[in-house]
Amino acid sequence: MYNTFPIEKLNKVETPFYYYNMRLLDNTLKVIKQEADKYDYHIHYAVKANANKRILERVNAFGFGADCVSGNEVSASLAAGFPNSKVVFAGVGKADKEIITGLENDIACFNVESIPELEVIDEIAARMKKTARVALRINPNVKANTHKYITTGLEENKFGIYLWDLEKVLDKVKQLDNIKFVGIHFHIGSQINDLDSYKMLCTRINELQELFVKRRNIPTIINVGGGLGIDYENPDENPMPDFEAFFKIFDDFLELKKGQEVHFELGRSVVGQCGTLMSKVLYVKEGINTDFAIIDAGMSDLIRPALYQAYHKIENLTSEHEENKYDVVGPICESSDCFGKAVSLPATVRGDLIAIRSAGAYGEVMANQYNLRPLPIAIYSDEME
Ligand SMILES: Cc1ncc(COP(=O)(O)O)c(C=O)c1O
Ligand SMILES: N[C@@H](CCCC[NH3+])C(=O)O
Repeated sequence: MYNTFPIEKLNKVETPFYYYNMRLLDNTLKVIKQEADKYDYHIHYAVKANANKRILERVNAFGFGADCVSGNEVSASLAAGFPNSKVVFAGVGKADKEIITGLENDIACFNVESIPELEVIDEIAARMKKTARVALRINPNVKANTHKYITTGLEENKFGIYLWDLEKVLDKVKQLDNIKFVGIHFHIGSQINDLDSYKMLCTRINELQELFVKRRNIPTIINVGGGLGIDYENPDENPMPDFEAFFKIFDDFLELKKGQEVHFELGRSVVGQCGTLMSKVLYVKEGINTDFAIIDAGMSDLIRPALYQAYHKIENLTSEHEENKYDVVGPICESSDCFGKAVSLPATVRGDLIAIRSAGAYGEVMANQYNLRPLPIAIYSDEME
């Protein structure tokens, strides 16, 4: 098992903190590389999932690229060693100074979502005497079976260029001297476990390719985004998703034109399972239906349960007593500051070490200082050996 925690050592660290299992991260990266290499697929890591320098450096060591959504993510990726030729900059609202950062560093590609954005990039590139390589993010109107806040590929979402606007956008690209059209980009949502959604995406892309053939303007890059889900219920039994099946879907269903490359932007599936939020029980308080285990981590440290009603497995690492049910809550002045209701835990007392699992993606990176709390720190397994 990957996640046998070094409890004695962890117990000495001031809580709350994120603990990263670097061996699991390495193994996950190894499997992704092995499976993607079968088809010469290009992997970019979605930095937004976890931008810790140690993690970025590890991902870069495997030769993957970086998918960034802000100027600061571009800078952090370059600082962690990613070559500029593997840095991509996406996002629906790029500010001028972020575009300048991308152009100054000659990044591989901007994923562009609208005509006004194309015009601004062209104007800035002209001023800087540069050419911006651009992939068009297309909203494929494919429904991903996931939480409504994390679908992105539907017409009602703010992301991407609508299919009916695509010809107009391609005409615009042709008129702009400082824009070079290199690819098309899609992303249908996050935490997707039903691979059929990806089959539908492949079909939609195959249909779209006809338009590019007709216009004799074939994009080199087909970026199919990320979104592969992880098993939040069973992190030990399923420490990584089935990457083999995932990549095979694209090999089976995506029809490529000569010279086309397939790119992926995986975030959660890379780092989700290697991170755990560690916290200690401050108080156990009797409730009407269930008791409350009040812990020293709050929604400021891990906002997913409060924001998306997301499930994270909760474990008491230091008690072996008989089980009882607890509402596991944080110290923050919000009723939504709750990590789980009626959670079965071994009888819990003040000082017990609580692990909130599968918190490596969209955990630490979404932490904030609400209630003027300090940001959680990060501890890496290889520093504890
Ligand atoms: C455009 C884009 N690419 C990649 C990702 C990474 O997604 P995930 O972490 O689900 O793999 C996201 C987040 O949903 C995204 O919006
Ligand atoms: N933050 C979301 C995922 C967003 C993905 C980015 N588009 C989560 O925690 O599940």
